[in-house]
Amino acid sequence: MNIKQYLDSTYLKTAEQADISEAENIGIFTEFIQEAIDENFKLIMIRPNRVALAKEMIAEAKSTVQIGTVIDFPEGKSSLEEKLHEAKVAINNGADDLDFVCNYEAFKNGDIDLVKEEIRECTELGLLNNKVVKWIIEVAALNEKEIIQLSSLIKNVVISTFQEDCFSKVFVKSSTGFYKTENNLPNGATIPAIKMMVENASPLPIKAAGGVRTYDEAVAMIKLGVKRIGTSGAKMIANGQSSNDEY
Ligand SMILES: O=C[C@H](O)COP(=O)(O)O
Repeated sequence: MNIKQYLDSTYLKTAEQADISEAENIGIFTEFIQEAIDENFKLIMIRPNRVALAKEMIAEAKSTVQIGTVIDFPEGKSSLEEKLHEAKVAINNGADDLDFVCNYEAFKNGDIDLVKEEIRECTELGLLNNKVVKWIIEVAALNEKEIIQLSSLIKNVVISTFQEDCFSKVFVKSSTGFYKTENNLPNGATIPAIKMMVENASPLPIKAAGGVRTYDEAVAMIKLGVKRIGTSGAKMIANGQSSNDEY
């Protein structure tokens, strides 16, 4: 099995976050796209405002690299209408996967109907357009009970709304990679969080994202049952694989 099949190679930093100019950030971004083409990654995960440029570069190189983008990133607090609008623009620009940030603050505040509605409506938009949909729950913002409850909620909305053949196209994803924790606690995918997600979201597939940096960490996630790994260290992880690794 090729570990590249699991990797969503990710570049989501804005110029401001990287503390560089917009021109410098575009330079890094184009190198990132070229790397994905050269490495033949399955998919890149990028900001919505970069989808058109990535699409152009990938088409020019006659590459099969797919494009995923993030919606309502990184806080997930926008209205349903705003989420749907951003997703429609991304679809029109050629995105293949839509990684929505779930309104986890609303969930924590008990506004369950709002969360259920956004999951139903946004997932429907994605599936109708033949896209893969992922729901980022931001595990670092949740306690254990909340990780279990939100994973189950997403599963229940999906299985009660859509046909069984769609389940494999709707992921539950751990993290944005941008959540600020107190005391430098991990802000991304951890083994305990991923375990809880796998146990409670199945049959929906899980994407581990945030802080996955090494081949061994990636394999540990795969052994827990994740189907995708979102990482800004995809090349490093892919290069950590020896040719006869099996798992
Ligand atoms: O959505 C994916 C994450 O932003 C990737 O996080 P990372 O930069 O810590 O690998």
